[in-house]
Amino acid sequence: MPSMNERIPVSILTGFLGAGKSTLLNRILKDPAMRDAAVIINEFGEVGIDHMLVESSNDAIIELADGCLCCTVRGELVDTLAALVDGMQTGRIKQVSRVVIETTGLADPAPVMQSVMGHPVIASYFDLEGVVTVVDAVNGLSTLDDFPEAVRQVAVADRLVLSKASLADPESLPQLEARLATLNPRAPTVDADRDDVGTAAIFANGLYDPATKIPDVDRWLRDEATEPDHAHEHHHEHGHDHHHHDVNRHGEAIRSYSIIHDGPIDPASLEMFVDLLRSTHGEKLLRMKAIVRLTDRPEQPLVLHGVQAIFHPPFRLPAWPDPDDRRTRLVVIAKDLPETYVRELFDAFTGRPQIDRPDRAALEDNPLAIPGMRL
Ligand SMILES: Nc1nc2c(ncn2[C@@H]2O[C@H](COP(=O)(O)OP(=O)(O)OP(=O)(O)O)[C@@H](O)[C@H]2O)c(=O)[nH]1
Repeated sequence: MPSMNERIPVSILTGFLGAGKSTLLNRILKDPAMRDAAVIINEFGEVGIDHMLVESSNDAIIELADGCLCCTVRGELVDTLAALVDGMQTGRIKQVSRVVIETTGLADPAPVMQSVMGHPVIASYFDLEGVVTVVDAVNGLSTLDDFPEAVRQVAVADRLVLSKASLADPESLPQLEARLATLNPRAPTVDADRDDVGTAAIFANGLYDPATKIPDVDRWLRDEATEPDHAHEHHHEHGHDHHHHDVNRHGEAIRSYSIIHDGPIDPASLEMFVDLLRSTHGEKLLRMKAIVRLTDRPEQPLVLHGVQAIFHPPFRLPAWPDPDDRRTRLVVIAKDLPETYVRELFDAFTGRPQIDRPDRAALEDNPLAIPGMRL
């Protein structure tokens, strides 16, 4: 039986939507030191895509259900960690050397941290060791201005990883670095391109110590400890055809929509759908992720990543991650963008028959024919 005398280190990998958390995690998982690690992934959006894109030779990848870790899924995180302990004690699960939790890009890290440090049972088996926050050099400054979650993610970090520096305007970098230094004076900032960033060592920061952070951090953590359920009235609107949800903590306006499509999609249609969505509502798009079955080479799915105004170069996977499920999945996280708009635009370009809705030909002539286009 494995010894449980030593607490298992838990690290949190956070950062705003699309900052590069999964990319970094994929690199870190290649480090042999991560072989016995368990990874917990949480995604905002009903259709998980991230777990399909995590390349790992170890099987201990646990995907938490839909919802944001800092809100609805918090109890589930505690249950997952408890089940891990139970599994190791009974020998069903082999001893894990470390747990890494990748949060959603919208997560407030404080409740996630508090689930590890503040839960009486969990805290006796696990130590919080290393909060790593990825900051996107392209969108970082504006994201910090617009989203309090992003500010918290930076402030709590033991280490900051600056991603996409090569894509950013070099003149904006010193400004971003100054902002990061104000929010978190003690955390070293490292460039994502550096080789040593992509190893397990990035998590080795010793026991988490709020005293090394700006005073707000200690207050946030204490708030979570005393009022675990504050502001958590969820108005989930699951059901019927509504594939979106609403997590109050992130404001009414941010929603995630998922689309699943069976048939192969013509590349030109996909391109037009994406172009039209960007050109009409680009400023409202926070994140788009898709794995797409195209008519051209349908066995090598296309992966698309949009992060605010940036669309990263799409690439093909050599095969479908799950050969039994080769359906297109698309997740859009947007602010103030009605679901009907995204869905109808997608349907129009993928040729699903519609009644009383503009078809593709009509849209190419007049994109304003879609309800919601003028919002
Ligand atoms: N050029 C460049 N692209 C990057 C870098 N890091 C991430 N990307 C790209 O940014 C996009 C989003 O990366 P992800 O790793 O999926 O981001 P994430 O933070 O896990 O995204 P969410 O889970 O949706 O919040 C992908 O297209 C990556 O290839 C980087 O350092 N440089």
